[in-house]
Amino acid sequence: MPIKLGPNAYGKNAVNLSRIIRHAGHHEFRQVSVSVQLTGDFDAAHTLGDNSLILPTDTQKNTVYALAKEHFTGTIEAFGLVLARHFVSRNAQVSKARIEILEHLWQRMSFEGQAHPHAFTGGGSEKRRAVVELHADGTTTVWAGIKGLMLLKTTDSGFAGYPKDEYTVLPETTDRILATECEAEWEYTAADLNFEELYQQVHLSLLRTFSTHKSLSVQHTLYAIGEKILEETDEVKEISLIMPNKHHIPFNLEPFGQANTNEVFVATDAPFGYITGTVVRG
Ligand SMILES: O=c1[nH]c(=O)c2[nH]c(=O)[nH]c2[nH]1
Repeated sequence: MPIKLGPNAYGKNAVNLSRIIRHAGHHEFRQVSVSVQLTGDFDAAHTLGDNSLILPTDTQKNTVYALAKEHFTGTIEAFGLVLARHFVSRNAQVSKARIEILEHLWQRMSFEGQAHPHAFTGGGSEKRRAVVELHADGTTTVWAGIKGLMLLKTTDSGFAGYPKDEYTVLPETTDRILATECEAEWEYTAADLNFEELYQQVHLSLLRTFSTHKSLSVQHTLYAIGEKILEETDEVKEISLIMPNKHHIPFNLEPFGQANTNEVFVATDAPFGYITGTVVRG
């Protein structure tokens, strides 16, 4: 049976780039990690060692820095589109460019209500993500997302009514801590949208639903979050959410003669529930 090359792609991952945008009285600071992945006519490189159609990943990396000077002044979605268009338009052998950008979020310091012009805090777990895919025929898809968003609420969460067998010890509860490290990714309906405004709208909607929802399970809240975002934002085609259940288990204080009235918990890292879902239209 003949053997041939199957699906393949290549590119430079984790191109770490930071950029100051200098204004007269203040600076903006942005930090991203960019990954480039090209798909195309690379058969000869694999089967013959012919690199004549292989744009080096080192060149791809340099391109990210070079184009950042002029083009990384707005959203990561817009920068991703510029990079994807660059690689597809300059390289006839490339049938698809996929650009993924993860942004580390720095917040401007503020003292006595005064925003500091050039000092920031950051290093938190929350990141903003954008993915752009551009095909040689011009078909473009843009996804946006959030990673590492730590969410917790101390009530309005329960888990009951589940099947029980001989291995079930979990007590039903109508009042527990709900905590997660949320990851979300949504697809936009077009590539020429106001990505900043839409991101802020989706982010706010996610937090609002998480906080106000009377949760009967993580699954119930996951769906409510996705449903609300699709209801409110026509430009979102579908949304996928990952919501691991970061358990806070009531600690038994009875040996110490105390009743634990849902106040003292042990926060466990592992194992953890892993709940995922996509909410779609139609
Ligand atoms: O919200 C929850 N969903 C589950 O599927 C589950 N399973 C479990 O043990 N606790 C929980 N909580």
